[in-house]
Amino acid sequence: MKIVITGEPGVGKTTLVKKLVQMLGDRAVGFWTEEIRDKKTGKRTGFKVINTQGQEVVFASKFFTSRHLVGSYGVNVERFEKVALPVLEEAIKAEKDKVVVIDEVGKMELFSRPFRELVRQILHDPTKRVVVTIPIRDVHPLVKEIRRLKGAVLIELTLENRERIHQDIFQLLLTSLR
Ligand SMILES: Nc1ncnc2c1ncn2[C@@H]1O[C@H](COP(=O)(O)OP(=O)(O)OP(=O)(O)O)[C@@H](O)[C@H]1O
Repeated sequence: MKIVITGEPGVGKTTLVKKLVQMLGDRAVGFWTEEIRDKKTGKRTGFKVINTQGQEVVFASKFFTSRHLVGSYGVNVERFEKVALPVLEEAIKAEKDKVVVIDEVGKMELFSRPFRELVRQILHDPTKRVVVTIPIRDVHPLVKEIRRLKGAVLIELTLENRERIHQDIFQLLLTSLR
């Protein structure tokens, strides 16, 4: 079972993934990315990556200098890899009852070649249960490939369905776990 979630920026993809991780408990293996906002101004200053092993790190920031830029954010690919790759490697070796969570396959994350390779490997493994989020637009050939993945359930998250869709996704995952 592969569940691909897409949706406009800020519609709630990460919030949905976090709900699913909570519902899955120790059956979830993977990572998600969250915004960081300045406490005083409320303005977004960067992004952090958090994994199911409890590790987290800021990997993109307005204050980082990097040759990898997305808008005004400098991306530190090594920092991203340090938190995201170990859980994807764990996911490859994991038991069948695990659900691999990948939030997200976006521009910042796609700078990492080993990330792209692990994502491809996991998505093409028929024994893996996966929840993966992708941007609404095909910003990279791998995003296009995931959107068209055969046999996957593609869900567009919207303001209308975001309050209840986690229940349906959880049921789909549970059914496929039996
Ligand atoms: N179901 C919901 N009800 C109310 N607010 C929500 C809901 N889902 C998300 N939000 C709010 O919307 C904002 C953006 O949510 P989130 O970061 O999950 O979006 P996203 O789609 O992952 O964004 P990005 O495009 O940056 O990845 C957050 O402030 C979050 O609290």
